[in-house]
Amino acid sequence: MKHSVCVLGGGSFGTVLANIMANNDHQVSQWMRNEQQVEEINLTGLNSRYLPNAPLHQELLATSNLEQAIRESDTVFVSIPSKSFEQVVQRIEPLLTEDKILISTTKGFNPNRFELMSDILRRNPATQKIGVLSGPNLAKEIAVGQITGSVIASPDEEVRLRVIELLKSPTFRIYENTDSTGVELAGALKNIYAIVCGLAKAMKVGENTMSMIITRSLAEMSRFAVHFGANPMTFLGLAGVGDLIATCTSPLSRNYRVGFLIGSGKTLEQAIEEIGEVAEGVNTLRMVVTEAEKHGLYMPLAEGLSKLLFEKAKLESLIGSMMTGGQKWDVEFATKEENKHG
Ligand SMILES: NC(=O)C1=CN([C@@H]2O[C@H](COP(=O)(O)OP(=O)(O)OC[C@H]3O[C@@H](n4cnc5c(N)ncnc54)[C@H](OP(=O)(O)O)[C@@H]3O)[C@@H](O)[C@H]2O)C=CC1
Ligand SMILES: O=C(CO)COP(=O)(O)O
Repeated sequence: MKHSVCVLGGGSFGTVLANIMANNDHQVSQWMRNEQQVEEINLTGLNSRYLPNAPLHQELLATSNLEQAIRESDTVFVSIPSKSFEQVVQRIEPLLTEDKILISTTKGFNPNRFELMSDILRRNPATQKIGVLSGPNLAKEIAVGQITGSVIASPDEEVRLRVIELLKSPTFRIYENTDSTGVELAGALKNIYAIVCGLAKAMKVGENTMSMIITRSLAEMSRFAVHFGANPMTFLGLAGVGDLIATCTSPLSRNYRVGFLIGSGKTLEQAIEEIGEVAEGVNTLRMVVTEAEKHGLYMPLAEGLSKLLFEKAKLESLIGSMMTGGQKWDVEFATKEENKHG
């Protein structure tokens, strides 16, 4: 069945998703606020700022008319950075109807209060058909046809099946999960650890060290997520360990690059400016460390990174917090109660 879909956001991820769905013969409009970019995509089939090496399907329609794009669609993907997500969703709320499906692809927290993007979507009074898409999905790799897997998470089967129908392709495979909280938290939290790994890479650490950091990152983010209702097993899937590996090891990850630039002597502000695209991990770090303190959750890597980025602590204190911390069990977040506080 041919669907009409709207993707909100003109960045790299929104563009690759819109392009896959147009290639799958669905009617796709991509909303963006920049008129010049709309014109460029419609005239040349290129989004030169965000995805310069990917020719786009000729039926993909870029638009700055938000109202028309929403009214004409049965499925809406929101690919807007977390900082502006709530504001854009408030604009579309009056246009939503109970049959529309809403999907967040954004990996971050609302900077105004501790909540996820799906919480923002759920506040609309019209539709509760909501899902989150997450996984090791570096947009620039997807754009050139690298084999990629992703996860659609929603308790609602109709939502999961719709997203699979829209996005599946010979190079893009979508898996299902009902643990929406776990999948969404995994996607947001891994950005913190991608920054840590970028820093570590700049310090030229060995592979033992890198594996230890990535694995302890997985333990730390799972511990946090389990506290907020996630299934720890979700973290063994693509949205958890999968995305952690991709973003903690790839220079295509903006969060990893933030860490690498800081480790190479740049300030946080210089690193963000040089990248010129969203690096969600910085806001996520602020929100998560505050929440971890409030709930007494042990997160030495996140706390150490927060001190380094926001309080100008030395790098050694980040390493020190991992090496001398109180946690002594390997996978305590997923094992028996008696192992938790040994
Ligand atoms: N890129 C990737 O590999 C992946 C990204 N994601 C997630 O997807 C989300 C979007 O990322 P990505 O596409 O990469 O981001 P980019 O930085 O590439 O682009 C952000 C887009 O959002 C637009 N935007 C920002 N604020 C507003 C606003 N107030 N109103 C309208 N448009 C706005 C920008 O418009 P303008 O150009 O006019 O500023 C730009 O088109 C992020 O949360 C990211 O974590 C998830 C998986 C992979
Ligand atoms: O989430 C991503 C890949 O899965 C993209 O990571 P960055 O936002 O760090 O580029």
